[in-house]
Amino acid sequence: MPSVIEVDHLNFSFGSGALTQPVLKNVTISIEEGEIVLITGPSGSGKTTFLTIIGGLRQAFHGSVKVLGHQFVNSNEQIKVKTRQQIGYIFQQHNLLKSLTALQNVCMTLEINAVTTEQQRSSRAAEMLIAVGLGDRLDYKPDQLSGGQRQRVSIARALVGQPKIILADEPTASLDKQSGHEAVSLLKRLAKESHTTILLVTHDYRILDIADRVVELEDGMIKQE
Ligand SMILES: Nc1ncnc2c1ncn2[C@@H]1O[C@H](COP(=O)(O)OP(=O)(O)OP(=O)(O)O)[C@@H](O)[C@H]1O
Repeated sequence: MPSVIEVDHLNFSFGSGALTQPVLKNVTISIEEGEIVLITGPSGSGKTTFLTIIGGLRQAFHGSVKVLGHQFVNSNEQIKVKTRQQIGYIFQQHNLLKSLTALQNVCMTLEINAVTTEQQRSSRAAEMLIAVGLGDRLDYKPDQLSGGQRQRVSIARALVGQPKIILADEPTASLDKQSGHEAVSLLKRLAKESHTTILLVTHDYRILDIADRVVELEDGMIKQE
């Protein structure tokens, strides 16, 4: 299997001069296509920072970070923008727009282009919501959905553009044990069907069983087994 994420001796610090705070230290990891990798570790160990660098949302200067074959370290913004279009994001807070229905929230992430009509985008979004079990909630707004249902809308939104990678930051943090497990199991099933790679940051030890691999960060370093 080819690697979709290849990180080599990544070092990252916040601040500069006397206030420099090293956050990631010599992180080296390779993640294959279709793999589901969970990142755990104590608060402040650098998990979210790592995820944002992989997502091209934060510039890193030392080491090598290749995502879908593109080098991110010292790269220009254009390369990252192109790569970001092939990444789906799921956050702790679902980040759905309150004034839009579930269908509109999923639909709006599909690129408006000359190839698809609005009708096609809408039916693709509806198919995705049916796949996450919300076929009967298409016209509900976020406030009319439960926490677990909202997180399922955000899973549908992340997957609808058929991304190669999903990055998820604490996706079960606001959910109870059962809804949390259901949401990530669903994410896993859909990702496996489409060979999508998942990198998921979590504190939630109850979902570790969905992983192909669990990586522990401690003080900015990958803890060796
Ligand atoms: N924008 C920022 N500016 C300066 N320091 C930051 C910034 N973001 C995070 N940090 C610091 O970097 C370190 C790592 O933060 P990060 O959010 O990556 O940790 P984390 O492992 O995701 O923690 P948590 O599990 O609590 O979310 C922390 O010490 C934090 O204070």
